[in-house]
Formats: sequence, C-alpha cells, structure tokens
Amino acid sequence: MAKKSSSGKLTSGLSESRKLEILGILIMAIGALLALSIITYNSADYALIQSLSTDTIFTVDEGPALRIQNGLGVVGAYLSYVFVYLLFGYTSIIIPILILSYGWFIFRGFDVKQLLWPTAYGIWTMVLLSTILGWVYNRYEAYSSVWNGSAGIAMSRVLENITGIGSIVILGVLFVVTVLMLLDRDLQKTVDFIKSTVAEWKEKQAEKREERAQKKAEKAKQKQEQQEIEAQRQAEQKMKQRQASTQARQNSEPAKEQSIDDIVERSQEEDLERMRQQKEEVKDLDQRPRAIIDKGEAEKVVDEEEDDVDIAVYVGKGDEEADAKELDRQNKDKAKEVPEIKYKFPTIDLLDSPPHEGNEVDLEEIKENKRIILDKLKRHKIEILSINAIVGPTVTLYELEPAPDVKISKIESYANDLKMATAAHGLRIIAPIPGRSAVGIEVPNGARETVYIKSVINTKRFVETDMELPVAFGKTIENEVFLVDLTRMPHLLIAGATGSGKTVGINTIITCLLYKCHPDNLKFVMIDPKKIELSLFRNIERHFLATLPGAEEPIVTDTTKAQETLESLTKEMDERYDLLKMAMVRDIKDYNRKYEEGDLDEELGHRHLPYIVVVIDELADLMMTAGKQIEEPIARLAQLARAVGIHLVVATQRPSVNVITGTIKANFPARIAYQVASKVDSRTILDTGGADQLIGRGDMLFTNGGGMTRIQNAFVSTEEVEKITAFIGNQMGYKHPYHLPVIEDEDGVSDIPDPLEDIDEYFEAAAKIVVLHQQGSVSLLQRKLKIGYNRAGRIIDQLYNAGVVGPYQGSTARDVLVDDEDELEQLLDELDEFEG
Ligand SMILES: Nc1ncnc2c1ncn2[C@@H]1O[C@H](COP(=O)(O)OP(=O)(O)OP(=O)(O)O)[C@@H](O)[C@H]1O
Repeated sequence: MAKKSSSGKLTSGLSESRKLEILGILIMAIGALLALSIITYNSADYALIQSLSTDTIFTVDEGPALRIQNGLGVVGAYLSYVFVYLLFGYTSIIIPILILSYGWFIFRGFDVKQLLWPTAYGIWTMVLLSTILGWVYNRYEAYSSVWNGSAGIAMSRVLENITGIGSIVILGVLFVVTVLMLLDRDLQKTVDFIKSTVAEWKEKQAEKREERAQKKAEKAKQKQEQQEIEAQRQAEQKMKQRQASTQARQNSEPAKEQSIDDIVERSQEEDLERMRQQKEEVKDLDQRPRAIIDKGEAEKVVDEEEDDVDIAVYVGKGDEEADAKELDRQNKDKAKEVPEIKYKFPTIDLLDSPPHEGNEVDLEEIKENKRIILDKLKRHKIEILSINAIVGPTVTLYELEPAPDVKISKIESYANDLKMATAAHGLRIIAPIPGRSAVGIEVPNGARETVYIKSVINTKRFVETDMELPVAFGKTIENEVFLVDLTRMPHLLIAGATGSGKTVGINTIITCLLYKCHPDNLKFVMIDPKKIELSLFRNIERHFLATLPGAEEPIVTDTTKAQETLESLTKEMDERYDLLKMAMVRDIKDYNRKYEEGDLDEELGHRHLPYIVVVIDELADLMMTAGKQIEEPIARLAQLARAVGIHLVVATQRPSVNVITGTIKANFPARIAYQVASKVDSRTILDTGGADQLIGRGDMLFTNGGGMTRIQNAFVSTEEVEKITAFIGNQMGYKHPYHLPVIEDEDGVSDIPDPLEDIDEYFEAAAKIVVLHQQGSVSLLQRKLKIGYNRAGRIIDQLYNAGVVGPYQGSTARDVLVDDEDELEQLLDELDEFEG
C-alpha cells in the first residue's frame, strides 16, 4: 500500500504527455534490444544456454555464459532462438521494427491507429517471406535455414503438401500482390512527398527571391531617401535664392546684402514648417481605419449560431441618394454666377443608371469562407471568438476576434496558408485592424458589383460637398462613397499594371471634377504620351484645357512638349506666387475672393486664377526619354504648387524606382495603387505590400501616408465620357484654351522685358570679369563686385542679351562667347552705337 502511494507520488507530478513520452522510450528500448538479439543470432548460443545452470549465470568468470555470442547475452540467446530459429528466421526483424514504430508514435504523441495497417502488412510480409524462403530452402538448401526459421519451413511444407509445385506459383502471386500493395500506397505517398518537397523548395526560392527583392528595395529606398534629402536641399536652396532675390529687389540699397543670410535662414525654416504642415494636413484626409463600420446602422443580415463561433453579416447601407435633379439645379445656379460665359454643366442623365441597387449577399459563400478560415486556424490551435463579415462591392471583410491569449502576429504568420486554403487571389490580411485587437481578412466576392459612377456622383455626400476639387473615387467596403478634395491631397500618384483600371480611374477623377467645377474655375493640362487615353478630352479644349500659346495639340503627347509645358507650369506657379505675395494672401482661395471683391488692381497684373489640374498618363514614357528634365519640374511643382492651385495627378504602369524616383515620391504623399505585378512594385508605390493582392478592374488601395483604404473604383465608360465631353464641347467656349506662360527659349525670345533696357552700372566691369575668367557665373560676379545674388543674376541676363555669355545651362556656368578684352571692347562699342 505504502509502495503504491509512493509510486503514485512519483508519477503524479508528471503531465499526461510526459508519461506517454516515457512509455514511448521504454517501448523503443524493448524494440531495439529485440532487434539486437535477432541480428546477432548465433546458432551455437542455444546449445550453450542449455548447458547453463542458474549458478553459472551468477558466477563471475564462469565459462559458457561468457562464450555466448548474442549481443543481448543469455536473454538475447533465448529470444533469438525463439524468433529466428523457431519462428520466422531473420524476417522476424520486422517485429522489433514494428515495436520501435509503436514506441516512436507514443513518444511523439501521434495516433497509434495509423500503425494498424503497417502492422498487419508487416506481419503478413514476414510470414510470406519466411514461407517463400522456406520453400526454396526445402528444395535447394542454398542457404542457411536462419533466413526462414522453422515456422517458414513448416508452412512451406504444408503448402507444398496441399498444392504441390503450384505452391510456388501461389507464393509468387502473393508476393507480387504484396509488393504492389506496398507500391500503390507508397506511390501515393511518394508522389505526395515529391510534390510537397517541390512546393517547399519553390516556396523557399520565392522567399529567397523576396528577401533579395526586399534588400534591393531597401537599398533603393535608402537611395531614394538620399535623393529626397538632396531634393529637399535643392528646393530649399532655390527657395532661398528666390527669397533672396525678392528681398534684394525690395531693398534698393546693396549695402544691406549681408541680411540675405537671415532671409535665407528664415525662408528655410518657413519651408520646413510648410512641408511639415502639408504632411500633417494630408494625413487627416478621409482615412478611416479599415472596417470600422457603424454596425448599429448597417444592415445585419444573419446572426446564426450553427457552430461554436457566431458570424454576423453586415452590408453597409451606403450613402443617401440625392434628389434626381438636385445636382443639375445647383450647377445651373453656379453657372449663373459667371456671366462672362454661357455655360451649362453636364447633366446627371448623361450617366448610365446602375441596373440594380446594392450588392447581393451570397450567404452560402460567406459560410463556406468562414468554415475554411476557422478550419485552418483551428488546425494551428488559434481560437476565434466571433466573426463579423462586412460585404463590400468587391470583397468581403471577415473581422475575426481572437481569444484573448492568441497573438495577432501568429494569425498573420498563417496568411499564406489561408490564401491557399481559400484559393483566393486578392486575399488581404490586415493584422491587426488599426486600433483594435481584431484581425481582418478580405476575401474577394464570387460575384462582384460594378460601382457605376452615377451611384457615387448622385449622392448627397457628393452633391452637397463644398470641397473645391471633389473627387469621389468609388465605394469603400462599407459601401460608402470615398470622397476627397484634390486640393488637400494635394497631388496624386497612381500606379497599376496594365488593365488594372488606371485609365478608368483617371476618367473617374476628371468626370467628378467636370460635374462640380465651372470652366472658369478649373483647367486641365493633359499630358498623354500614349496618345490615346486622354484624347477623349480634346473636345473640352475651349472650356477646360490649358495649353502653351500656339500649341497645335491641346493634349500634349510629345516628350519635348511635355517638358516645355511642365516648365511653363513652374513659371505659372512662380507668377502666381508673386501675385499672391502682392495681394498679401496665403492661398488661391483667399486670392480669388479678394479679386472678386474688387480689392486687386488688374493693371498690376491681377486676374482670376483657376485651379490647374495636371494629368500625366504614363510617367514612365516621359521619364525614359527625358529623365531629369521631366523629374525636376514635376518635383518642383509638387513641392510648391499647392498654395497656388496647381495639382498633379500622375499615373504609371511601371512603378519602378527609376520612374517613381525618390524625389517624385517624397512629394506625393497621396497615392493610389491598382493591381500591380509584384510585392516589390507594391512597395515602390505604397511602401508596403498589398497592391499585388488586388484583383484588378478598379480594385484599389488609397493611402496618404497614414492608413490604407481599399476602394472599388467607380466605373465610367468611354461612352459616358464621350457624352459628357460632347455636351460641353458643343457649347460656345472661351476664344482659346487657357494660356500658360511662354518660357524663354534658347534664342532669347522671351516675354520678359529686355534687361538691356536698364543697364546696370556694373555692366562693363562685369563683362570684363567674365571675359577675363572665361566663366559666366553669377557667383563670380557676386564675389568680384561684392553685389547680391539678384543683381548679379540681372547683370548676367544683360550680358547674355548683349551676346557676352551664352544661355543658361542649369548648374554649370554659362559659356563665355567673347574670347578676349579686345573683342569685348569692340562689342561694347557696337552696343553704345546701337543704344545711341
Ligand atoms: N472601376 C471599374 N469597374 C469595373 N470594371 C473596370 C473598372 N476599371 C476598369 N475596369 C475594366 O478593366 C478594363 C481595363 O481598365 P483600364 O483601361 O482602365 O486599365 P489601365 O490600367 O488603364 O490599362 P492600360 O494601362 O493598359 O491602359 C476596362 O476596360 C474595364 O472593363
């Protein structure tokens, strides 16, 4: 009794699994010892143990016991005698192998039931082999009987007695069948094994590739960051220079030039502050964290409890439809406010009506997906307490609330597994849903709903908005219209593989703006190197397009023209800045208000400033041919144009780092990604994966540096765009498109006044310095003449007009066109004559 309790104590502290492990080890030990005794069987041993008495076993140094050959000594001699000699010969080795397997299964906690078939098969094989070997031994005695054992011989004899020579045929057939049985099972297993090995190998390779790509992307990112810093530095420098020159112009006395440093410093600070503010402001754009659906208001479709986890299905009600004619009414009033031109806004009936309202919920599909997800997670021992399914137009979001002890990251690590299980492309895991301890899994709907543009434009949210440049991209998963103000983005970078819905997306943006903005208030610059995508908008040239004066084509399709147009836009931007400064206002909205109120004098150059939206469809084509010359004006516009009402919408199907460079990226906080080919592409555009999991046809992710929103882009057909543009284009427009300023070309033809009109007193001295040093640089003049940047710059312009130096060539000094002082004297004399 006492013994029992002490042993009870010994094991009572052990967990069930530990007990099983110990049992497993013991069984394996038995198997191993039996195997040892069988393998080391020696026929002489049995005779020896027969001569053994109990005494001899326990006597040290006693003869026969020591001469036993079996690896397991006396016990082994007995055991091997039984198994090898009496029973099935060496084929009995199968028995310890089976024992070892049982031990292993128990040790690992596997289900021993799985061993039933191998056990039956093993024993059958043992009997059959020993019988076959026994049969051969009987006939030919070609080997020792230890291969078959006495039982093998006995069985083969009995069989031969019954079936004669046919017995070997029977045994042969049984052998073949047995081998086939093994092969068949094993073939399946082998195929499975090869398959899984190949899959594993592939996965590893993909991981390695991914790792390499990640490293590459990181390197590129570092490079980009450096570029960004450099770009920012350059922008600051340019700003400094501009501020310095403005300041210098205002200070007529050159004596105050040392204060330029202060100005520069101040402007630098202002600039950094502005960039910070800009980033902050962009962050509070419509950026709801995913899946915070107001469940009280949403339509709850089912709440079933058929198994242990509840699922509630929600369908967002979406936005309230506006009255049929409300938008048209508002637009009519808006048009009346601008009497200079008789303009009619496109009417809502130009847009196609959706065939049916709302999306249909496929409950069967939802249940099936729930089952798959739960099944998978259960296998990984992840417990889920409840599920909400939120059905959007393209995808359904499953919000999983895991049990409190489940780590969210654990679920994320099974993402790939889940993707395979649901066999869904487009499955995106959000772990955790921002601000909550829930995990989101977005699974594409079997049947997706097309979001018609009319269903976003003709909503109260859109119709009643007072945003300056409202853009309703489409619908979120909650079925709500996703509406943002382009003026606050303030620029937009779009990427997506071909066919992913970029062009439709751009058309959606333009359509939204056309339904809300008067041509007096909005102009587009359209740059379309692909030559087809934007050509539909040629019709609205007289109303809505801005071009270079004398441009043959209202839509810019050629790289050189694109470059000129962008440079001209930077000039427009500078001019607008000057106007704003003169009017002492901070942005275009205040400026236009002041202008409308009659506070700004037209004679000083003041004019109404429309917003300018620059649409570039296919940045890659431009970057490939013109690189820096395109990148620089884009970056400059993106950095500064916001306050003066110039906004960029830039799209590319090649989101590589040489198209979306660090400089460009740094200045486009708002980005849209449609489906892209790879995770690397997704990272280039969004700084994270996800876009590679989108499913095309307008399925998109929007980010502004903060969160990320999945949206189904509204669909606007080419026919609809044609109808709208024809509607506008058929009206009397302005005499010509909005003209962008002419840029100074290489021949010096410019619209700026001739600097020779007001020759600087240092002009001659400057000319001599330049010729002497053979270097046409502003800084040289600043140093030698001890004058400010602005004045030196003006003198260089005058030297250029006089033919002393060549045209501006960026960061390098201008060429000096005069070789020596004699030649200069001659040139100056001619000038005097000309002036005189
Ligand atoms: N929002 C949408 N809703 C439904 N279908 C869409 C949507 N956007 C695009 N599609 C479908 O996808 C097709 C391709 O779209 P789109 O032409 O916009 O692609 P893209 O990215 O511009 O391609 P490319 O770069 O080759 O011009 C469209 O013809 C349309 O059938």
